[in-house]
Amino acid sequence: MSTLLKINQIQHCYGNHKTFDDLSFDLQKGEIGCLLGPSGCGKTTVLRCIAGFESLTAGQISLNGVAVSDSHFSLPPEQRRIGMVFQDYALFPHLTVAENIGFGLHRSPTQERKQRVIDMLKTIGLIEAADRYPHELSGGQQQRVALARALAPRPDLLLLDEPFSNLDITLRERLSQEVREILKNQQITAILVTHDQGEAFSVADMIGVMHQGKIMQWDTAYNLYHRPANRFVANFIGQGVFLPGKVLDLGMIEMELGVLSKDIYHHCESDQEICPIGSEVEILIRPDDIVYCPESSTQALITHKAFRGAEILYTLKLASGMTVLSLIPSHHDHAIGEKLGIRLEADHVVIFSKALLTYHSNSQFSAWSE
Ligand SMILES: Nc1ncnc2c1ncn2[C@@H]1O[C@H](COP(=O)(O)OP(=O)(O)OP(=O)(O)O)[C@@H](O)[C@H]1O
Repeated sequence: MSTLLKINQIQHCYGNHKTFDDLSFDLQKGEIGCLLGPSGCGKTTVLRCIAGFESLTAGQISLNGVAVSDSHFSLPPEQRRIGMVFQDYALFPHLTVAENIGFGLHRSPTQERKQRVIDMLKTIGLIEAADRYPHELSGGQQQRVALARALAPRPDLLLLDEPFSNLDITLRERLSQEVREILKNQQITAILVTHDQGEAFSVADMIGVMHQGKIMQWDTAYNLYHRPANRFVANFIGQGVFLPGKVLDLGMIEMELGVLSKDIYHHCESDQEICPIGSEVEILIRPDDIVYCPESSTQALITHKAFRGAEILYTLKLASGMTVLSLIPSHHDHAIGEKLGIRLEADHVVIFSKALLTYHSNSQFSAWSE
């Protein structure tokens, strides 16, 4: 694979305010990247810098090995071979679906343009809607047309700015999978910007979790969830709690749910210090790390339950008063106020030294919030 996009230590300012600084990542040809983060962290501005709508105050952006932006120079957007899809579809209301898709192909010979429009209509499954106008389409159909219009001129890079956020949840999930399939089939390199991690997980190969203008971790969805590089990522991605533990011996940590041995825990990557024997740590426990076990000596009180179809997410109070979450098959349907036998069943967990703790101990978190 070769590098298509190189973002090297870029900085951007709105007036005196730094939107982001020292931000770097690479995207390989055919790869789908995602910038994921809470509102206002700078995702859209990064995308606008890549598209050429905003200038850099430091660093460099290269496409196919050629610099397109630095602090002195910015190649005009129309010369970058970049396609864009926006949240609000931005279709031309007075043009038909076919005319919208063919809009960026005005320099191609007529026959070639017609064929490309037909191919794109087939790709998005809307061949029968060629002569309809945008207002005659559903939101999902309009967004498919917007995607086809952006892809028709065969851009080197596609930028997708919150493309599914105007759609309802079911359609959002379906369309995000469809879009991934289309991009992968056509080997399109793309960057998605979103604050919805479900969307990021279902579309992207690599995800950069952003916070206050910094990328906190650029990694696969699996690693973000199972090997968060710091507490922000641990809090932002997925659900879970931090439980207190104590280092008993080298490679052995004691906590309320049992003793963890070295082969199932690792230090958070940014948490460099080695925890000495006797020191206190925080252990990240995900809902899937705690399983139902009626015969267990650990009995926890159900304080809340959320039905999720195949599973129920139980909120459980331990004897110490600490709270944990547990995702249990929904045929184990128990009432709030009952006690549930549970056991820790984790392949690995992440530990954080307590000295560096910045979040409340045992604070329950959900990354779906903004
Ligand atoms: N034109 C502008 N002038 C001044 N400040 C701006 C401008 N556009 C954005 N900002 C500020 O820059 C910061 C980053 O904005 P940006 O839109 O990139 O964030 P975002 O992560 O995409 O947010 P959202 O998810 O809400 O779209 C925010 O603090 C925002 O208020």
